[in-house]
Amino acid sequence: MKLIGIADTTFARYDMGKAAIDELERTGTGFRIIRVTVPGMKDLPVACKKLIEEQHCDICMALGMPGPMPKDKMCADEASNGLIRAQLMTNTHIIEVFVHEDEAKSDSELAWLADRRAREHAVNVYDLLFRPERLTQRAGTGLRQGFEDKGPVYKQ
Ligand SMILES: Cc1nc2c(=O)[nH]c(=O)nc-2n(C[C@H](O)[C@H](O)[C@H](O)CO)c1C
Repeated sequence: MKLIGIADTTFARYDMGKAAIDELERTGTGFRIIRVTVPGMKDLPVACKKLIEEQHCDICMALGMPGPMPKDKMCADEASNGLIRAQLMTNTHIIEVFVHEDEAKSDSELAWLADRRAREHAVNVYDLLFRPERLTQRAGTGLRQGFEDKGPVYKQ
């Protein structure tokens, strides 16, 4: 039985943790989920590190929503750096699922984007744990999570 950690925030304007859990449960079995919710994205690195070191999670998702202001963007960079450090310190994947509020043109598009990105990364997490060959089959195909895939390019 594998353990998947889900860390999300109250700052986010959409319940991405719920979407990720729903998608994981639709995708397969053989895992248990441990969810923690923190105030904001800068609290995600230690939340994930604790999920890995204290709760023995095999992989984590860190779901957050940076706001549109310059100080939010700076926080997003700091949170992202923290998540990378936590991965290196624990030798464990933490899949960062950030949806910047200003990626969307309206609240309804933001909800759609947050739901879809959380779900698509949930499948990535499942694949990393249980069927990594599925990722390799898709290498270099320009996949994106949320908005449309970019697709591959070919040399002449
Ligand atoms: C400025 C700011 N912006 C965001 C944001 O855009 N998204 C987010 O999730 N959290 C933000 N926070 C809160 C911090 O991440 C953190 O929760 C607090 O500094 C408490 O540690 C802060 C302080």
